[in-house]
Amino acid sequence: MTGSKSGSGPASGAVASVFKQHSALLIAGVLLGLLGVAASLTQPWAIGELIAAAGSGDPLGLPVARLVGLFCVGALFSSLQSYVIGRAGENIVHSVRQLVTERLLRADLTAFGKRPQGDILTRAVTDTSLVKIALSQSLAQLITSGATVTGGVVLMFVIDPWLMLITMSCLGAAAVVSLALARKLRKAALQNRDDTGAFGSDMQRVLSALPTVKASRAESRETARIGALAGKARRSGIRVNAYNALLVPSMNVGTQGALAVVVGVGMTWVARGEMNMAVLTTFIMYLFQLVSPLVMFFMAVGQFVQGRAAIQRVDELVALPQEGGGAAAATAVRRPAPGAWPGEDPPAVEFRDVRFAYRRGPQDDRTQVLHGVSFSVPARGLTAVVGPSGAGKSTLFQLIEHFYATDGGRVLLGGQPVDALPLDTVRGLVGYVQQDSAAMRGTVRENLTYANPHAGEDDIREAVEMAGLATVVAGLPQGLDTELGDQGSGLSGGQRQRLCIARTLLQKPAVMLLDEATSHLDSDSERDFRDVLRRVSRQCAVVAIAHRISTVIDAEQIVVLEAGRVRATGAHQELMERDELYRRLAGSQLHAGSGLVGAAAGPERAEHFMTAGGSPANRSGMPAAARPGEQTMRLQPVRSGEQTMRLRPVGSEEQR
Ligand SMILES: Nc1ncnc2c1ncn2[C@@H]1O[C@H](COP(=O)(O)OP(=O)(O)OP(=O)(O)O)[C@@H](O)[C@H]1O
Repeated sequence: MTGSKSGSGPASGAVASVFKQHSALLIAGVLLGLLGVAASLTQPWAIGELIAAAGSGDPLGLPVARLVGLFCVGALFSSLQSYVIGRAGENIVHSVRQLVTERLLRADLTAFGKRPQGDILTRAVTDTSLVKIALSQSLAQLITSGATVTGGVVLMFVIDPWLMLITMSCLGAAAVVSLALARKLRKAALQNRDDTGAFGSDMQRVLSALPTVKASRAESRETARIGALAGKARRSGIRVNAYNALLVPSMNVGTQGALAVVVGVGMTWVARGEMNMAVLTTFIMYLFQLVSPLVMFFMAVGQFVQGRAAIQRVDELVALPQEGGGAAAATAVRRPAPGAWPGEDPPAVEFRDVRFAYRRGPQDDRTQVLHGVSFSVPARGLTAVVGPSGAGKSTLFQLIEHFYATDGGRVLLGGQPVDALPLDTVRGLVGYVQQDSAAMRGTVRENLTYANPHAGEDDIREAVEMAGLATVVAGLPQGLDTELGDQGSGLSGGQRQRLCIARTLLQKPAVMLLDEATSHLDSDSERDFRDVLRRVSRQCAVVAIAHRISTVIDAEQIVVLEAGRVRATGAHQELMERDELYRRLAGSQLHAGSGLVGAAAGPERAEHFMTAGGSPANRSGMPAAARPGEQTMRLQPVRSGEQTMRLRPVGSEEQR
C-alpha cells in the first residue's frame, strides 16, 4: 500500500502552529494597538474637559495641549502597530509558504497525483496570502477594535447607564444580524476559494498543453469550459461580496440608529436640566468614536472568516501524506567504488516477486500493474527492459526510485531493501532520465548541475561530451550560461534528452535508469549514445527501457516484460531464438523502418544480417528468410556520406 510509507507530520492545525511561532511579534503589535486605543479612549474625555474649561472661562492652553498630545500619541501607536502587525503577517506567510513548499516537494506521489495542480497552486499562492491577512491584520483589528468598543462601552456606561442601555439595545440587534451574516459569509468564502481553485486548475491544464489545444482547434471549447468555471467562481464571489456588503451597513444602521436616539433623548434631558451639556457631548463623542471601531470590527470578522476558509485549505495541503515519513536528512551520496556495496558483490538492483498496483481516485481504485516480477541487475553492465506499451516498464523504475512502495515482494538496491534505505540515499545512488526528459527553466549549466550542484567544470565538460552535447553547447549564444525556457524550450527534443542524460551522468550514480532516453535521437546520435552507454556501464549499472531494440541490442541482459510479468531474460541472440514476443518486437521495428539494423551494426554490417533470401542466423539473430507475403527490407545509405538511413524494399534496388 502506497500509504504505508507515508509519514504524517504536521497535519490539521499546521497553520495554527506557525501562528504560535510568530505570536510574540503579534502580541507586541496588539499591545501597541491597545496603547493607541487607550490614547483614543481618553480623547473624548479631554474634549469634555476642554468644553468645560471653555464654558467656565478657564485658560485653554493645558486642555488643548493635552488633547493634541493624545492625538499624537494615538497616531504614533497606531502606525507602530500597523508596522509590527504587517511584519508579523509577512513572517507568518513566509513560514506557511516554506512549510507548504517542503510538504509539497516531499509529498507521496499517490496522494499528490489525486489533486489537480492548479488547485494546489491556488492554495499555495492565493490562500496563503489570505491566511496572512486573517492572522495578522484581521486578528489585530479584531482585538484592537474589540478593545476600543469594550472600553468605550464601559466608559459610556459610567457616564450615563440609561443612555448606554438605549445605545446597547440598538447595537445589540445590529450585532445579531451581523454575526448571522458572518456565518453565511464563511460558507460562501469557502465555496469561492474552491471555485477559484477549480478555475486555476483548468487554466493550468490548458496552458501546459497549449500547442495541443491549438492543434486540436479546441480554443473555443476550452474557452467555454474554463469560462463556465470562471462563471461559477464569479457567482460564489458575488455571494461573498453580497454578505460583505450587508455586514458593515447592518452595523452602521445600528450605530446611526443609536446616535439618533441618544441625541433625541439626551437633548430632551439637557433641555429639562436633567443632564449637563458637556456630559452629553462626551457621551456622543464616545458614541461617534464607537462607530468606526465597530465597523472595523465587523469588517475584520468578515476578513477573518474568509481567512479561516483559506487556513482550512492550506491545512489540507500541508496534511498531504509524505513519502518516507517526511523530511530526510540530506546525506552526501557517492557512487560506491567497486565492491563497496554492503555484502559480497550483490546485484545493483534486484526485484523479488514484486507486485504493485497504482491507486486512483478518492476510492483508491487499484490498477494492478506488476504481478510478481523477479529479475536482477548486475553491478556493472547494461540491462535492457523491453516490452509492449503499458507492460509496466516505467513502473519498475518508479519502484527502484521508491516513488511508490510495493504491495508485495521486495526491491533491493545493492542488496538492501529500498524501503530500509533513507530516501536521500536511494535517490543519490540512482540516476533517472525520465521518458519525458525533464529540462527546466534556467541556464543550461543550472540544468546540468541540478542533481549535483557542486560539480566542477571538468566534470561538467566530461558529462557534456559523454552525452554528445558538446557541439550543441558550443553553438548556444552564451554556451553553458544560455537561458532555457519552460520545460527546457530553446533546445530540440533530442538536445533536451541529451541534457538530461548529461545531468544524470554528472550525478555519478551507482545505477542509471534510462527511460526511452534515446527516443528523440537520430540513428547517428543513437550510435554515439550506445558508445556512451558502453562506457558508463563499465562504471555502474545501466538499466535502459528501450522501444528501439537497436539501442540495447548488445546489452548483457535483456528483460522482456509483458503485462506486468517477466516472460524472458537473456541476451539479444538468445531471445531472438527462444522468445516469440521479443522476436516480434524486434521484427516489427525492422519492418517499421526504425533503423534497427543500421543503428545496431552500422551500414557495413547491415547488409550482413539483413540479407534477404535465407542466409543463416546472423548477428542480430533476425530470421533471415522472409516469411510468405512479408516484404523484406534492406538498409542502405541514401547518399554516400549522408548520415540518414532509409529502408527500401529489396526489389527497389534492382529496379533502379
Ligand atoms: N500514475 C499512475 N496511476 C495509475 N496508473 C498508472 C500510472 N502510471 C502508469 N499507470 C498504468 O500502469 C500501467 C503500466 O504503465 P507503465 O508506464 O509502467 O508502462 P510502460 O511499459 O512503461 O509503457 P510505455 O512503454 O508506453 O511507456 C499502464 O496500464 C498505465 O495505465
